[in-house]
Amino acid sequence: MTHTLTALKGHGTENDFVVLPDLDAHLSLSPSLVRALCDRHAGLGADGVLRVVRTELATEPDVRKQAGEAEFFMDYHNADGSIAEMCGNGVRVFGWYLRQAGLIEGTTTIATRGGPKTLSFDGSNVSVDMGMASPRPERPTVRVTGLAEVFGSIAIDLPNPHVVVELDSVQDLSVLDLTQPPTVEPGLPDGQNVEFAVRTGPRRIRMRVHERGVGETRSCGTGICAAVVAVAGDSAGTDEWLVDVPGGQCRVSWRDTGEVVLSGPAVLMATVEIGADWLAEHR
Ligand SMILES: N[C@@H](CCC[C@H](N)C(=O)O)C(=O)O
Repeated sequence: MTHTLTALKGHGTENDFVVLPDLDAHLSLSPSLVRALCDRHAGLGADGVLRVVRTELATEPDVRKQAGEAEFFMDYHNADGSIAEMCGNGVRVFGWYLRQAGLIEGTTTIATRGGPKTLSFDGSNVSVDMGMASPRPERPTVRVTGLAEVFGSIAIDLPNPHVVVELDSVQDLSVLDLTQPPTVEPGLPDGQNVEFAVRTGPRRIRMRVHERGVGETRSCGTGICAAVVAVAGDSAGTDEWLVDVPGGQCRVSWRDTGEVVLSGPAVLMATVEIGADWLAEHR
């Protein structure tokens, strides 16, 4: 017999997620169930799914070995059913869920496929230490519908793959058509996230993003960090940068040791009970 499933809906600067508490790892989360949940017409609608599971019960050995420092694993899935190493907004919403559910108190470390990430809370503003950004040596060219130019880019892993293009004007940023993925050459076999950023102040940028496995989203936490690292370049100190995205604003700063810290709001707006028949149909 199939049971109902409790899910929550949340977002971080409108990068939205279905949160599935599955602490004891009973749920088999197939790519087709992820796609059905994320469907904006026939499902709950989201950019991705965050399954909440005890780290010691994770099937991936690289995740399970984080159990000593992180009680919970963020099992992140893109809307197309693929998985990714990390999700900067997702981990902030995930932490906010753990806090609201009374599963944690104060600063906490979460296991991810990209390694353990430590979160701290200031009300519903959640900060995450994203670790070191790793620039890749290649400088791919990027073409995007709406702009005639072929752009150079900077490739950065956080640790999921990003390619950042710095544009000259907010006007250019507004005319981009991201309903199709930008063309990246050379691209990675499994694709990459592509950010377009414009400097709008001394330590401020505006950004749009096309996410691997999703499409254009209204924010991307790892992408925000990659864009700041690319635009700041050698001028990166420890001062805070502001990043405006279609879904709101996040802040990026650095620890003295070089790790990037992402901060911004996290919101949970609903808890829903997913029906047994619908689940049986989409498993
Ligand atoms: N929205 C996320 C990034 C999610 C993963 C990405 N689509 C990928 O496949 O790498 C964020 O907030 O970082």
